[in-house]
Amino acid sequence: MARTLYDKIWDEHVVHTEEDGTAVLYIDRHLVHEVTSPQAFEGLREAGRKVWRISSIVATADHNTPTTGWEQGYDGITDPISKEQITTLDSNIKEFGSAAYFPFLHKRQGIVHVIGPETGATLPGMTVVCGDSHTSTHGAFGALAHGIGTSEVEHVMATQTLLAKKAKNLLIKVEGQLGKGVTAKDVVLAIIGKIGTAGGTGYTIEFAGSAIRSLSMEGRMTVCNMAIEAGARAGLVAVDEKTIEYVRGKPLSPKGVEWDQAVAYWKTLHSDADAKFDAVVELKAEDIVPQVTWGTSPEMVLGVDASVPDPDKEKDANKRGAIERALTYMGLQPGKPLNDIFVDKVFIGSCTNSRIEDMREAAAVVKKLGQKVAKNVKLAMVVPGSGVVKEQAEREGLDVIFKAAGFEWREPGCSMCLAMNADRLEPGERCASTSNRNFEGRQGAGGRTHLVSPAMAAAAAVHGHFVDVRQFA
Ligand SMILES: CC(C)[C@H](C(=O)O)[C@@H](O)C(=O)O
Ligand code: SF4
Repeated sequence: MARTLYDKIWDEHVVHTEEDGTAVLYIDRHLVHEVTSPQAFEGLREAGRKVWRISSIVATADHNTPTTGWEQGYDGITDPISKEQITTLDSNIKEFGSAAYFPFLHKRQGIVHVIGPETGATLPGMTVVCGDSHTSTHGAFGALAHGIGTSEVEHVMATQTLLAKKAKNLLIKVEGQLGKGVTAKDVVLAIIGKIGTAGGTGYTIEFAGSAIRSLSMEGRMTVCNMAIEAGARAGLVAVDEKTIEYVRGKPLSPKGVEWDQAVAYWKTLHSDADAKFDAVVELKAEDIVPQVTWGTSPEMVLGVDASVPDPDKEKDANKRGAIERALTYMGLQPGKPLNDIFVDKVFIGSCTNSRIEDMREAAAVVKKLGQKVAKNVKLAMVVPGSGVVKEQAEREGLDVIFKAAGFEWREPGCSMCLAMNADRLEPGERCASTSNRNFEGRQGAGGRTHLVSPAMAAAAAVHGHFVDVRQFA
């Protein structure tokens, strides 16, 4: 029978299925960070258990790590809770073991979803889990990847398996050619704008179509990263030559004969031509323009050429209430052109948009505009996703472009994506952010987040307000 990509990876990993559909799924890769692992390790310790397959574990500290003051070492971590989480991960990994560990200050340290692919820890066809909802990112490699809860982290550590029920198959096809200045971030925001944050609930999404195929691996990761914001736990893109080229030569990628065998298998990782999906959504690439969120949910998004919506024009009372609440929180008036919204801070980073291509895209806009960060922008910061991204960007001179324009060039980590470290918005501050969540308080209590692409964020930093990047793309 014809199968989808999701069906294929699922079938390959099912150990056992109960009558009610609950399955025992074998897990190939377990990514670990400092926030969701302490209780899991504690549970193992209390039960006198070991990690089942140490070689499946790749760990890093990312959420709590500071993005400045690295020269002070661990003393530079001012928040005691952050410091405790980071040192606890150090000691847990020392005690339980791992295939690779990139602790605070390590030159390959970074956001878990950036370092996984970058080290070859994420490979096509794998099942990948992490106690983190944006694990969906790794689906860009044709890997079945999703977030799990802390008790599941312990379960996977102890047994190398996960109890799961199979989701339905949703195909999201984006056909055509993306316009200049329109990026992967705009594609995924437009998808969420169309299907809503519950649109993918109960499904695994496969992103397909010529516009998705045309994206780099970085772009595909940006799209899959936000599958979770569309309600799906996992997003997938079929394996092609780009996938294989990206994986080639990475530290943990297979070598020699094993590489050849792996590639032969990876080439089968696509949905069969006549595979049946439970639902299909189609978008035209030509219709997608640079996106800006105006509210407090990623689905509250419009093209940069639009205006803040008017709740009075919404007939559905629930939706009207949601728009009103969002506008009050965001301090926005209906009808205001998105281009006229001024920002106080700009954040370029997060597991959505902190890879080398994102750095290049933002730097290219800054260079093209040839001006400094606008006076009304108090802070514009660029936080590379990992030490490897940082080093590459510096080799290309991107840091010089940013710094010359008045951006701060920081050390890697999650940073102002969720403000677990010192990087945050003050109440009422408005931010152009390349991250994935614009919930109330996400970047600091009372902070106002507008999700955009790296190019749009860079342009907003220089102009002081949102502008349509297509005019200088
Ligand atoms: C801290 C972690 C559990 C959380 C997640 O699961 O996504 C975080 O990464 C986030 O983005 O909100
Ligand atoms: S960068 Fe943001 S979304 Fe990604 S893992 Fe860190 S906190 Fe979560």
